[in-house]
Amino acid sequence: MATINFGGVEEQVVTREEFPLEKAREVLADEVIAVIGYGVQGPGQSLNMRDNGFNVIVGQRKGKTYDKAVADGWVPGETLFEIEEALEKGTIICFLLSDAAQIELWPTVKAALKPGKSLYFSHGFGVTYKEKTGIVPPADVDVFLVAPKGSGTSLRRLFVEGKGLNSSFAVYQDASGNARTKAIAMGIGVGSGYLFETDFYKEVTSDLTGERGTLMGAIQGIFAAQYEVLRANGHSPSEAFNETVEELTQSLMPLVAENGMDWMYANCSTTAQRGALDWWKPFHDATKPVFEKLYNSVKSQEQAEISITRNSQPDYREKLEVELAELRDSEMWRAGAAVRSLRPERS
Ligand SMILES: NC(=O)C1=CN([C@@H]2O[C@H](COP(=O)(O)OP(=O)(O)OC[C@H]3O[C@@H](n4cnc5c(N)ncnc54)[C@H](O)[C@@H]3O)[C@@H](O)[C@H]2O)C=CC1
Ligand SMILES: CC(=O)[C@](C)(O)C(=O)O
Ligand SMILES: [Mg+2]
Ligand SMILES: [Mg+2]
Repeated sequence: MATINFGGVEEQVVTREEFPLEKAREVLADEVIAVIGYGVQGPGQSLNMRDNGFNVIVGQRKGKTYDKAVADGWVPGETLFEIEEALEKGTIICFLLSDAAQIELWPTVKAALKPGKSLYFSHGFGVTYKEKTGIVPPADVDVFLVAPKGSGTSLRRLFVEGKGLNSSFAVYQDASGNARTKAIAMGIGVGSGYLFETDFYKEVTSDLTGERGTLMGAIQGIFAAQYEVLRANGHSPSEAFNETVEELTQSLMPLVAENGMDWMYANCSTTAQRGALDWWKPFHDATKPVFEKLYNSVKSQEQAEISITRNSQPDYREKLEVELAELRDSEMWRAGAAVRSLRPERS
């Protein structure tokens, strides 16, 4: 473990220098890694591991996603199987169904978890909320997680570009005495940049907060609020969209990603810097209570309950699609589609 100073706090992280791909391949040399589910994380992780030289198979029920797996080069009967067969063949079972679907498949997975096998998650959800999910792994299997901090789509894209996402890892149960090393090897295998250690509870709590907060929920809320104010004051959709979203994603966020917030500020006008330095605090003060409310709702397991109940309904996909369509069909995001189509690289 390398000791890295994160803003004054020292943490131990695993880097690819100290745990190279070669070592990960050695650790997992005798394992058959069965990726169960081929939604978003499934493709990203399985393809990266395959390209990294691991012994990977995919388990996916027949349908559109099965066909996608075939199109991605997984071969039926060789590296692509029905879920039950993949569970049988795998020694490390990567449980990459949606968190709600994991509940339904758990009895089947549990039956396949013979002593000595490992159970791998990319989220702390299933076992942390075991009273709600019923996911209680047998005592004689290793249980660990690697949670890439980003979409499986980006995990794959960055890997192909020779880059990586950071991931957290955690051990829930160490039956073999080797669970932690296996977890790290899997983290390297799926294409992580560096790995930071956590536990299942902290992983799920921070993840649910982040995606509801700044990563997805808060950002849409703030975009919509500013866009509405601009529109109500006579600004055109294109002007409002450009000042709310397009400039952020195309110009300013890449600067933040490159070198931090002060670097982005420093590359804007002194007029903009003066205003931003004055206004970030009122925005902070206005939103902090909402973030506190959100964190408490995660902590009380209310968010887990909502997620399980809503995503277990037979028509949950159709309902999600209606809500996504509401976003897509809003004036702001329709304006966004028009703005994107006019980017020089698209025309
Ligand atoms: N989406 C992402 O990029 C991220 C997901 N995660 C975690 O990774 C895990 C997998 O999530 P996603 O890839 O988003 O899953 P997903 O929602 O894309 O679903 C994965 C697969 O589950 C299958 N499935 C759904 N219901 C099923 C059922 N009843 N029986 C059999 N198969 C069924 C679907 O065919 C699909 O292939 C979750 O624990 C999630 O929290 C973690 C980081 C990011
Ligand atoms: C992409 C990711 O890490 C999320 C937002 O937490 C998720 O998809 O669950
Ligand atoms: Mg996440
Ligand atoms: Mg998440």
